[in-house]
Amino acid sequence: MTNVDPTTGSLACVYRTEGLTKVYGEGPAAVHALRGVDLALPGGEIVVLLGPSGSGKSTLLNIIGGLDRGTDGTIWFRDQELSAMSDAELTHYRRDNVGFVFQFYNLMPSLTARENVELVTEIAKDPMEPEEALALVGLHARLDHFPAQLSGGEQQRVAIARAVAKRPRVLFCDEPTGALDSTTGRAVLKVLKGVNETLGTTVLIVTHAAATAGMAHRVIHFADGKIRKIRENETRLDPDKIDW
Ligand SMILES: Nc1ncnc2c1ncn2[C@@H]1O[C@H](COP(=O)(O)OP(=O)(O)OP(=O)(O)O)[C@@H](O)[C@H]1O
Repeated sequence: MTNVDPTTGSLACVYRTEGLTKVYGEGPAAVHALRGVDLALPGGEIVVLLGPSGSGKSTLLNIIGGLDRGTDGTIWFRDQELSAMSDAELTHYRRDNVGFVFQFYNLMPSLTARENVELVTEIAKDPMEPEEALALVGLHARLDHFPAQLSGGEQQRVAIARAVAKRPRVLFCDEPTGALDSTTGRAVLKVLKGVNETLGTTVLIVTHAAATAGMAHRVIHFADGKIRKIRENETRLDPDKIDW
C-alpha cells in the first residue's frame, strides 16, 4: 500500500490507514482497542471523531499522532509510512508536523503565557513569534499573565497557541472543551476554526460533545474499535450556533 490516490495518482490524503489494530496487554487480559481501522483523510479539514467511552478514539489519535504505535496495520502520513518509522523518526515526525491540545491544558504554572509558547518556538524549525501565536487565539493582551491569572478558556487558548506556534500540519485535540462551560467551549472551538482557516491546518477533534460535529467538514463515528460511519457535512455550523 502507498498513500497515493489510486484514481488520480496524487498524494491525496494527509493520513491513510489500513487494517490498523491495537491490542493492549496479552492473553485473557488483552484489550482490543482498535480492530482494523481503514481510513483516508484529506488534508486541510476539521474532522470530528465521536463515539462511546472506550471505543478507541484516543487510541487512534495517539497512534496517528505518533505518541504510540499500533499492533498491526499500516499508517501513512502524506508520503511517509509512520508504521515503518524508528522511534527517532517518529519523534521527528511529531516535532515537525503535529500539535496536541488536551482537555487539561498542561501549561507550566510558573511561566507566563508568552513563556509557555516560547517553550515550543525555541526548538521548532520555522516557528511563529509567541506574540503572533497568542494574537491568533485572541490573547494579545494577556502575554505576561500566568496560567493562574487566566480563565479556563484562556488557558486552553494558550495551549492552542503553543500547539500551533510551530505551524504543524495537523492539530490533534482530545476533548478540548471537556473542562469548559458551553460559552467558553464555543470560544475555544471558534479559535480552532480560525486556525484551520488561517493556517490551513488539519484539525482532528475527539469529543463527547456530539454537537461539535456541526462545525466539522467530516464526522467519523467510532464504535467498538472500528469506524461505523463517516459523514461529510454539506453545510457547517458556526461555533457560535453550537449548543451542548
Ligand atoms: N494504556 C492502556 N492499557 C490498557 N488498556 C488501555 C490503555 N489505553 C486504553 N485502553 C483501553 O482501550 C480501549 C479504548 O480506549 P480509548 O481511550 O482509546 O477510548 P476512547 O474512545 O478514547 O474513550 P473515552 O471517550 O472514554 O476517552 C478501552 O477499553 C481502554 O480501557
